[in-house]
Amino acid sequence: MNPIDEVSFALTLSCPDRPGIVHAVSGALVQAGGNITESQQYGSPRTAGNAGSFFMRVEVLTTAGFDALRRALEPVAETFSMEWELHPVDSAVRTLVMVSKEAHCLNELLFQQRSGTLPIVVPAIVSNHPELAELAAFYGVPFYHVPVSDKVQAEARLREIIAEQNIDLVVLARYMQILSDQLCRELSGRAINIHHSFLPSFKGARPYAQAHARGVKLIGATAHYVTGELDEGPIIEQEVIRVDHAHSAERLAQMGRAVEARTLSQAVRWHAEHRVLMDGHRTVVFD
Ligand SMILES: Nc1nc2c(c(=O)[nH]1)N[C@@H](CN(C=O)c1ccc(C(=O)N[C@@H](CCC(=O)O)C(=O)O)cc1)CN2
Repeated sequence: MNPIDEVSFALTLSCPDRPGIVHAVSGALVQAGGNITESQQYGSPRTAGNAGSFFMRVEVLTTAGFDALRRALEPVAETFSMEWELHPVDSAVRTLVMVSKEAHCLNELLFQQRSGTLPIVVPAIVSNHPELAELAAFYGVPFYHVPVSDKVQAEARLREIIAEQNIDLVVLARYMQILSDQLCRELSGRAINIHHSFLPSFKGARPYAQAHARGVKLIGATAHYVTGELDEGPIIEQEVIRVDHAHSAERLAQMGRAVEARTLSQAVRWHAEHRVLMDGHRTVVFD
């Protein structure tokens, strides 16, 4: 076998839980000439009248190619009523980053992408303010200033950029405008936001001011999928750090920047590696 013809694919699936799923999937992959290099699965708890759901992520190395794997899996997916996806592991996810005035999350994403630790490409950055154009230029990324004086017009321009740049994933990296319900539906499952609090605490605007007023001893960040309900989308990753009474709201915001950047880049990495599966309003993350 010529190693240069070997390609690794990530298979993700979910289906009603029942015996024989792993056996059927692994058998189909082996029949198609695949070599399983990573396999994780999770069965959600059964409840009254609900069999529970089964989730699986498999990485498989093969020279047979995408179509051979797809043909081998289709009958299994039919038998077990699976929702499934098959992606080449090494294809970088085309990611549009949206920002307002805060640079730390954008900087982390661009630095990690440039360093090769984040499997994305960033063909464009969109902002409702001009301030971060210089940072985009430093990384050689086209910067689109799309002011939100008229939200309908702004979102129409955003749709154009998404289509022109063949975008797979939209990341709101401290983008401080609320996306319309319609746009959220169009981007369902492929738009990630970083909220600068440990949700569900302190949704909405100015969470650090809210946290300071509450006298919290922990602050945090939450990366979640974007939905029409503000900051209510399925959570992908969270992190917290300790704070105390002596920290002002401004100091909390300063301390929170590194947490936000780490949380967002981890969530984007897991999404880009096809490690995040949806379980209703919850996520299953195969790290
Ligand atoms: N549809 C969604 N849009 C956005 C979400 C989301 O979850 N669903 N997350 C926000 C980011 N965000 C907190 O993380 C946030 C941004 C802005 C505001 C806000 O109230 N901003 C303005 C109003 C702006 C507008 O009406 O568009 C304000 O300060 O009054 C709250 C939370 C990104 N978008």
